Amino acid sequence: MSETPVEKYRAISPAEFFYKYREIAGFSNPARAIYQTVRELVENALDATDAHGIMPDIKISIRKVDEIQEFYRITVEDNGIGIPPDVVPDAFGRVLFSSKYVLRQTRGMYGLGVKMAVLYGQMTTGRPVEVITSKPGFKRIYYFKLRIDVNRNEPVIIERGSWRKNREWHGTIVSITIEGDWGRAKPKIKEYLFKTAIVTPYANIVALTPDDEIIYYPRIIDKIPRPPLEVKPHPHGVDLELLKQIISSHNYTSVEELLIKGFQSIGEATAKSILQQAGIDPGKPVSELSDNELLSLVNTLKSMKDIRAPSIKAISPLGSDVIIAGLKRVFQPEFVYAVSRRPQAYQGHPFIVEAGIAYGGKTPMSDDDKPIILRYANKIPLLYDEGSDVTTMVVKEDISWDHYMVSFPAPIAILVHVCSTKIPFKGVGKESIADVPEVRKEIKLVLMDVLRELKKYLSKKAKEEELKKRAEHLAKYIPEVARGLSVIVANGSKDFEVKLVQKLVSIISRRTGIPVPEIQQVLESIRIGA
Ligand SMILES: Nc1ncnc2c1ncn2[C@@H]1O[C@H](COP(=O)(O)OP(=O)(O)OP(=O)(O)O)[C@@H](O)[C@H]1O
Repeated sequence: MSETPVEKYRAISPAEFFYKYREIAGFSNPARAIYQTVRELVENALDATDAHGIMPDIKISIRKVDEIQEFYRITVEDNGIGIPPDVVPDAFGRVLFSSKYVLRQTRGMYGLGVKMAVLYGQMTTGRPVEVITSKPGFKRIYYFKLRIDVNRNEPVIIERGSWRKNREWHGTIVSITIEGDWGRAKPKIKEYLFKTAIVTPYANIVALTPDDEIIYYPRIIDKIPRPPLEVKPHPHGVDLELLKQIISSHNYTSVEELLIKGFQSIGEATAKSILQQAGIDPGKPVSELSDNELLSLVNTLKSMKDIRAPSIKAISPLGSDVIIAGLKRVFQPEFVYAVSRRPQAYQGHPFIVEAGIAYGGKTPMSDDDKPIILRYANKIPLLYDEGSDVTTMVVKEDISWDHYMVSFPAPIAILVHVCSTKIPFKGVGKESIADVPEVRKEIKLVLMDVLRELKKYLSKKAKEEELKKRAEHLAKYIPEVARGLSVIVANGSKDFEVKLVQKLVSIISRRTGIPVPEIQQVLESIRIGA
């Protein structure tokens, strides 16, 4: 008789799950892992600074720390808000622990990133994560060395300590040692820093690489985007589970109070009308709501028509000044333009799409079928999976580039930034945005906005070039005509000839609209060429 397999049942912890399936979080090989580690640490550093109104000073160091093996120690220091010492172990040692599970735009979302790097370090080099941190106003600096107990999903503290501050430093320094492939990761890490610097021109970012190269993006503007504020859920984003969570985490007495205090955009009158529609008595204690009543409440909330759009306090767009400063810094383009669209909503989440365009100057040539696309979500550059990203779809399928006088290849780069309290990422590695109809439509509209301006510029430029050509054509005849006429009517007088040239220049300028200096320039070049 053949042997039949025996099913073995057991539960695993989130840490074990992500340790086993680390590829879904971007940790698929040593090259991706070193890129992903830098990214997770830099994004936490930026969240701890700009999202709190602090101008970021970010120092990154990637050093090879083993003669034989490809072990790299990655350290990122920020001048951010720091982490309370009692929170540090969970923040770095418990998978799915975060301060970002609230309705507020941040780069971090999942409570996973840094723990993936810690786990990867643990499994490849066996070295623990080291954290040094202090909050503004704290008198002490705290130090931790810890690892993750994978089975229990718990931090294990190996060493801890603290010392008195002798200067007002605040922020966090995190060091993680992992096995990496610097050679293969280098271009991606450089691209990541370059693209991060474009949207954070208000940050100082400096990186020391294993090749002893210093990559430095100094702060070029002093304007920082308005920090996002936490908001309550919007009625359109509610479901049964969320409603139960709101109820269990607060002490609302009546269902009317639950609606007014638990949600944004609901006042007394709206609450009454919702409850009337749902057939629930406004004074009913929350604890007495039946399952059917909860469901009816959810359905009424979700389908409400005349309700204010989700609050945009929670989102923090870059703004056109920041985008323009960033694009100018890297491309020094001959034309640059940026626009932020008005807020929209999907699934009860507010979102804003903004775009910038750079043309000419040092903008590199694009591919044969599309411009250079710089994709961003909540200020994070997206580097992988370009083909499946909604922005790429819009660029390829929804925009008639000919209409905007653009044919590829061209020295043109577009930047698209989607910001929201919830980005519809396609995976936890945060590399591409899903094709959500509301988002796709806004991306198309914002691109049309910036392309209209590019078209104006290009047609003005084409007109100027056309005029220049006409000027060249007409100006060619001026010296000859002036000389001939001078011979016929003024005995070849040089003085007459010079005056005639001036007269002809001004007539041509009046008739064609070409400025006098331009015609004179052409004459000059003819003279030099003669
Ligand atoms: N440099 C830092 N300064 C302040 N707090 C930090 C820093 N690094 C990490 N944290 C805290 O640790 C938490 C966990 O970080 P982690 O990278 O695991 O997840 P996340 O940033 O919340 O989400 P994601 O997985 O999407 O990156 C953060 O939510 C934050 O509260």
